[in-house]
Amino acid sequence: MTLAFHKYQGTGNDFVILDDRAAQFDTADHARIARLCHRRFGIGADGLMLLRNHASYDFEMVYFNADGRPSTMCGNGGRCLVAFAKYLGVITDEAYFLAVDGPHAARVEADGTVRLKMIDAAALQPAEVGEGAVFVHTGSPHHVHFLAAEEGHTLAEFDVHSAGHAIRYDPAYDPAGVNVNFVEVPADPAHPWPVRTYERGVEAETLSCGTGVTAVALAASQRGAASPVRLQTPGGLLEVAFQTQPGGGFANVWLSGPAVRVFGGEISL
Ligand SMILES: N[C@@H](CCC[C@H](N)C(=O)O)C(=O)O
Repeated sequence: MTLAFHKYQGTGNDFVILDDRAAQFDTADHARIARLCHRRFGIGADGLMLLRNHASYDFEMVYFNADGRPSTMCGNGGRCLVAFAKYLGVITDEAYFLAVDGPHAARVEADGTVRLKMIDAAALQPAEVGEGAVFVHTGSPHHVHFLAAEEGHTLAEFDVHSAGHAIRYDPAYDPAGVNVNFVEVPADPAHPWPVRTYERGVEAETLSCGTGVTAVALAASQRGAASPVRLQTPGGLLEVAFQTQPGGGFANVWLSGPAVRVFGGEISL
C-alpha cells in the first residue's frame, strides 16, 4: 500500500504533509511517523502534519515531531499547512483553523508570505537555567538564551547542539523538556536578530523554528527591539509582530515568512 505525501518547508524547517481529510491515517503508529520523517530511511523532515476536516473550522492541524510523537504547536508547520490548504483549494487566501493550542487565523499574501496568528503569550519569566535567559510559551515551550560576549563573538561559531541538548534535558525542564534558542544581540535592535534553535522532538538544531523566533522576538522586546522584529535563522528571514499588554503579556502576535511546496510523491512505508 502506498501513501501520497507532500513535502513543504518554511525557512528550512521541513515537513511531510498528508491530506488526511478522510481521517484514515493511524496517528497511534508513532514508529511509522518517525520512519517517514527519517532522512535516510524515509522522506526526511523535522515533523509530519495531517490536514483534517473539522466541522467548525476550515481544517484541523495535527502535528508530530520527527521522533514520531505528537507535540505542542509548530509555527512554521502551521504556516506550511495553510499554504497546503490553499494548494488543495480548501481555502483561498484567509484561513481559520484549529491546532493543538487552539484556533489560529492566517493569511496567504500575494507574494506567498504566510502570516499566522499565534496564541497570546504570558509575561516573560526568568529561566531556571542560565544567567539572563528567559522562558516563554508561544504555543510550544521556549528557553531563550542571549549570547554573552565571552561565549564567542558570533552565533555562527557557537556549539548549539551541545549547549541546546544540555538545557533541553536539564532537570529544571522535566518532564516536558523545552526548545532552546540561542540569540546574538545585533548592534542595532532594528536589524534582524540572528537565532539558532535546538528543537525538542527533533533532538537536533533545525534551520528555523517558528514558535522559537516568536519567543525570541518577545524576549527581544526587553532588550530594545520594537514590533515588528525581524529574525535571521539559518534557513531564512522571519518577522514577528505583537502588542505588549499592561500585565507584561503579549497579544496580537503574528508570525510571517515564506512557506513553500518542495515536492510530492508516494511512499510504500
Ligand atoms: N518547529 C516548530 C516547533 C515544533 C514543536 C517543537 N519541536 C516542540 O516539540 O516543542 C515551530 O516552527 O514552531
